[in-house]
Amino acid sequence: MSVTVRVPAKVNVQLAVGGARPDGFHDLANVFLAVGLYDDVTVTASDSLRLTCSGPDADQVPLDRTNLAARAAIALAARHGLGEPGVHIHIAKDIPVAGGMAGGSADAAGALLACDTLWGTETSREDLLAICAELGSDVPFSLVGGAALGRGRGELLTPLEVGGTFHWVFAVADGGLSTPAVYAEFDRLTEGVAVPEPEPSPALFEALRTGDPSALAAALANDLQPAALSLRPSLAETLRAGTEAGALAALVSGSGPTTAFLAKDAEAATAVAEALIASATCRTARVAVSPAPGATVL
Ligand SMILES: C[C@](O)(CO)[C@H](O)COP(=O)(O)OP(=O)(O)OC[C@H]1O[C@@H](n2ccc(N)nc2=O)[C@H](O)[C@@H]1O
Ligand SMILES: Nc1ncnc2c1ncn2[C@@H]1O[C@H](COP(=O)(O)OP(=O)(O)OP(=O)(O)O)[C@@H](O)[C@H]1O
Repeated sequence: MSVTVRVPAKVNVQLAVGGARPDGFHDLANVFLAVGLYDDVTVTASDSLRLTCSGPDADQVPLDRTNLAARAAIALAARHGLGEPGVHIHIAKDIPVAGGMAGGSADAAGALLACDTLWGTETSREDLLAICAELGSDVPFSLVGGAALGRGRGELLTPLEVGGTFHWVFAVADGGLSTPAVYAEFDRLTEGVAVPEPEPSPALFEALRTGDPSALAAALANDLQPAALSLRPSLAETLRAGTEAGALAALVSGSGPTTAFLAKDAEAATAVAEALIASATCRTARVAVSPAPGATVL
């Protein structure tokens, strides 16, 4: 028997970053929005723990125990005293790798829900979320999807209401950016500066609630953007190309290097994607809508 779980990518519509904490993490006001680009994670009973991956970026995905999906299966088995998990995990990967869209986190949430279903372990939602938080700051959101405010290091979630469909274009860059390196660059750029407490924006909540793309465009904010641009200055050209093509707003997605463009409707999104591809300032451009559901058993 096999179980397949579909998991979404995310874009951060607000990423307010505080100063570095003693544990090395940063306190955040992190407003996550799930977008309709998905990985499918399929688990099948096997003699031992085994991983495979398919898709255009498959060669960039580690297939050993460092893979977040493998770590999720190991963590769930440990929680139920099951020992080493005998499971084959296959990831059909469509989310850009190391792109700031939480692809690895999505696979972790997907593997967790898929193994829980395959093994009949009936883990409570609360316990699943606790395991997600141990695996990574973005993983709880991959499980819940929709839209949510993440406090703490991003793992403490409050769901948010979304009153419409938003049309996005994602420009996929060549090569990834390391999330710890981007946070370290944020620390370097803010050295000697008093970093304010991260606060969520009421205007942003209102834009999500009403589903108004112009209001959302005006409220988008990412404190990691200067750090991502500092490490990858060429992203400024991608942001400019999408803005000139008529996007309502352009920003770096999370820690980058994927850039996100909000369009007023589906037609405008297609035009922005075509212009980005023609500009040759990115590897490819993808259209997607939000919000999208969290991890779902197919
Ligand atoms: C940039 C975002 O994707 C925005 O949602 C996240 O903040 C990153 O989440 P993630 O990839 O799940 O990150 P984790 O695996 O928890 O942490 C990786 C590294 O990122 C840095 N990190 C992450 C989250 C956070 N609130 N502060 C940090 O400083 C730390 O150096 C940490 O060692
Ligand atoms: N299942 C996985 N899929 C992709 N990368 C993985 C996975 N497990 C571990 N990794 C490792 O994690 C690194 C970051 O990959 P990922 O796609 O999660 O980045 P990201 O989208 O930038 O994450 P985030 O937005 O959460 O910071 C990769 O370079 C890879 O070495």
